[in-house]
Amino acid sequence: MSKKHPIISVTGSSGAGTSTVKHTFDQIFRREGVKAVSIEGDAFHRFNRADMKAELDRRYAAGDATFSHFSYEANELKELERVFRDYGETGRGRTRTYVHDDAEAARTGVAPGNFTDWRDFDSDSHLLFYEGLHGAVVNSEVNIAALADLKIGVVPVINLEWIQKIHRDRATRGYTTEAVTDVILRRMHAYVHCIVPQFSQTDINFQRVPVVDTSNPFIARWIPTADESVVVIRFRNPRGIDFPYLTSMIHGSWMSRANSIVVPGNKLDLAMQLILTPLIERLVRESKVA
Ligand SMILES: Nc1ncnc2c1ncn2[C@@H]1O[C@H](COP(=O)(O)OP(=O)(O)OP(=O)(O)O)[C@@H](O)[C@H]1O
Ligand SMILES: O=C(CO)[C@H](O)[C@H](O)COP(=O)(O)O
Repeated sequence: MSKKHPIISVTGSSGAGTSTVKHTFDQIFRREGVKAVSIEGDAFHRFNRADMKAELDRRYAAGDATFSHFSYEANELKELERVFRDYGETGRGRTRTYVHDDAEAARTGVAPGNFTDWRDFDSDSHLLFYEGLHGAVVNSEVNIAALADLKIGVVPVINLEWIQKIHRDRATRGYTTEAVTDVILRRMHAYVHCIVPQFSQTDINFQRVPVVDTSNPFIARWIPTADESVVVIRFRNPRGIDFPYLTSMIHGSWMSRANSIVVPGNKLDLAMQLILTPLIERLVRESKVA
């Protein structure tokens, strides 16, 4: 935690929607005049695509079928922790980009499946914004959760998460449904052991729930739309959250528990703006005082 150089961490599995949520944060940053440095979790993968495949094959041959991008050991989590700590102390740090597809390759000049070089952050930011798989990890080696000032979980119910991943990986990353299904299966062990525990560390979880039948996610023709879903928003510590204000401003919302509200899917952006803007504003105000 750093009052002077705050860190916002948005954590979700692959396909959960963390990149989509980043757009909402970017709108708030722009409107509030907040200068944020953004980093992606994929920058902290340990291997490029070819080396990851070799490592997977090697481990599989040795009888380990649990290794995947979700595993702690497939990522440079100590480096991520160091970047969080350095930023909190000095406002400085570095990142790189894992290039997924041709569009990113054209932008970065690096072939898909590889990393760009590391680059330093701009030195005059108000806060650091992380979006990726491991933004709230606590294990025997690292405590990334302790270094982030505001931790957000993006967690669609699992059928919907799979549909989102399958459609995104097919549409923009060139994979087949069968290839994505294999990846989902291979990652299940680490999903349970490395990804899910983080959602008990997060301050607020946004869980999109479809209200259409997704019982066979592998044949869904499209991703359920905002109108075909609701979002459960759960606050780890509801003290200080003005629920009557939120439920009166967000048409069609209601409280489902003392620390949770449910909003129509098409009100997610509005709900995020109403909930997050004061929290971001407070982080920046306190950092200026510090
Ligand atoms: N609220 C939403 N409503 C409708 N579609 C959504 C929503 N959130 C995400 N999606 C869709 O789900 C897919 C995955 O979302 P996104 O790319 O944001 O995931 P991600 O968590 O960033 O994945 P990765 O970490 O693998 O890059 C995209 O096609 C996106 O348009
Ligand atoms: O989204 C992911 C993790 O968040 C990707 O699956 C991971 O980055 C590997 O990417 P690729 O399959 O393009 O090599």
